[in-house]
Amino acid sequence: MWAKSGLDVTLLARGSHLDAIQTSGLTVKSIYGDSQVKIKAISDPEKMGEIDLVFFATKSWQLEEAIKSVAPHVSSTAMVMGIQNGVESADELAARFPASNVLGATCRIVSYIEAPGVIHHMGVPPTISFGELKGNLSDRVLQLQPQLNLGESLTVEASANIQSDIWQKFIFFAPVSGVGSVTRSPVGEFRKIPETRRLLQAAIEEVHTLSIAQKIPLPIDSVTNTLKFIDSMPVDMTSSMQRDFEDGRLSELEYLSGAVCKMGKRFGVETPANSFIYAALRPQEDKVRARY
Ligand SMILES: NC(=O)C1=CN([C@@H]2O[C@H](COP(=O)(O)OP(=O)(O)OC[C@H]3O[C@@H](n4cnc5c(N)ncnc54)[C@H](OP(=O)(O)O)[C@@H]3O)[C@@H](O)[C@H]2O)C=CC1
Ligand SMILES: CC(C)(CO)C(=O)C(=O)O
Repeated sequence: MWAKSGLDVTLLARGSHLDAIQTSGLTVKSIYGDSQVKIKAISDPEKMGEIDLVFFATKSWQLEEAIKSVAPHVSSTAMVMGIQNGVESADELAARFPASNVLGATCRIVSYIEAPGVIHHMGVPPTISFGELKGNLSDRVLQLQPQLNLGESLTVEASANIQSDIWQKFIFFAPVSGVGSVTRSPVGEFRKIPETRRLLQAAIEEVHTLSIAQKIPLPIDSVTNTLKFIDSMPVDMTSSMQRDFEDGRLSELEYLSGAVCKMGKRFGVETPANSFIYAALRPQEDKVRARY
């Protein structure tokens, strides 16, 4: 989308996806119409050239390797951001890039790689919020936002509190992904069974307590609002993590329920609901991980 709008974009890709993009361009099948764009795609980060912004869009468990391969070829002034679900990618980036170059980001979309070189955008108006991790609306963020914002096809918002935005997604996404993956049921089913709803609510409350322990400014009524939001979701909604479990792929468990448990230990917050979810899902996750 950014390449189509005229920005100078280089895709770092690999395997059959790279081959297809190099041969036929990138095809996007979208709720807003289909399109195809010729875009510079390479596999070797050394050939990236001068970069102003590095945008990491790998799965969370691929981020470390991607950072390692890209970081040596990025100038000391380039901005970097990652849109991984979870709350840890900015810290991972800040461990390898100058911390002041790292911006926080979160995204909303339902999309997947349908075939090499073909992205299917199935639903949800695509939105990226990004901003300074310290919370101010800096000049660089205000300058970048209009360049990245494409309106309906990709709304990009500058956020004055990106940590809060990232956690507002996390407080809904980690519990919904966990409960959906354990129950193998879409949200419309598990939210209406009182026992399962109690597990969901407990998992949400734990994330809320963790946000307080880490001084992340979430609204006081976040638990109620999150449940209301979950109640408004389409009955057949499933999370990407749940679909990964159902299809036998490696999931982002460690970065969702797993991260809640890990932060719970670190900040002295009890997380029995998320720990149950994590423990129940680990056997399959470990089996799949052994294949990678
Ligand atoms: N898809 C969605 O609807 C949403 C996704 N997210 C989050 O966005 C992140 C990305 O998700 P998604 O787009 O679905 O993931 P995908 O697996 O569909 O895409 C990631 C791509 O990155 C490639 N990749 C990974 N590591 C490297 C590397 N070192 N060099 C080159 N290419 C690499 C992968 O290649 P390969 O296949 O070879 O590994 C793959 O093509 C996740 O954290 C997800 O939770 C958030 C909101 C919605
Ligand atoms: C919640 C949703 C569907 C939309 O952003 C998502 O992030 C995912 O399933 O990975």
